[in-house]
Amino acid sequence: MYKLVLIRHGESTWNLENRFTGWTDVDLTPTGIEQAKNAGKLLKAEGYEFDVAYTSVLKRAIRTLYLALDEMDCTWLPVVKSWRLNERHYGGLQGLNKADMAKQYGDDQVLIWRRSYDTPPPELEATDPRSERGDPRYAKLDPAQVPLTECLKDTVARVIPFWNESMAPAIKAGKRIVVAAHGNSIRALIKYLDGISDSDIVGLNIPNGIPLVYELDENLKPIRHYYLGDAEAAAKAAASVATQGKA
Ligand SMILES: O=C(O)[C@@H](CO)OP(=O)(O)O
Repeated sequence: MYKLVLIRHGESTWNLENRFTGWTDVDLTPTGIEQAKNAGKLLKAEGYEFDVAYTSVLKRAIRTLYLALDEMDCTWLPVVKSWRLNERHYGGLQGLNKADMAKQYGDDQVLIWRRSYDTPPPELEATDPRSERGDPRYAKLDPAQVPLTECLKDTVARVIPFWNESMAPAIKAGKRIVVAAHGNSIRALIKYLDGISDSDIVGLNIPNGIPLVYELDENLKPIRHYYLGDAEAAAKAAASVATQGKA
């Protein structure tokens, strides 16, 4: 049996301000820093040890990983950073307030933008100053690979090749891995691992900074999964993520 630990980053400044974030590189809030440290404390208390860590190229996830590993006294761990673990790109919504958008377009429309499997938010213009196309961290990518918007299906299409090519082989080789990523890149991976339908994935929300453990069989099929620590608090935190897009 293998164990895979997934951690959504701690609260970010734009989580606090309730703004669509996507690929915008915002930092953690003081609460987010505490959540990240607590994730490390929980992992340490439960005796978790890792061989490799994975994260995105966005600082809220990178910093969450570092803070958690620091609590475990293992900041020396090899870290693989990939844009493929970035948050889902939120297109023209990046920077806008979720509740304001719900007031303007209605809760149903915002739910479609946030959680539908295959309807992306409006595209960002490539020339929009918010576009990441000129960002040096993506310089090695074909510009067309730097999204102007994404639905979850698009995120699945870039996360799963990375799972298959890097994470899954590492796990099968006996490496114990921890992943610090984002609400929707984690949803993409879970959808694939658990075989969640396009309609059921709408109801899945991931809370900030709570380690989510997946136990996997020898074929990497999930046996069971659970949040570390207070399960009720984790469920409450997930439910509150769901309400962020309401007017
Ligand atoms: O804004 C975002 O990038 C994500 C995660 O914070 O939000 P949502 O939960 O609305 O998909």
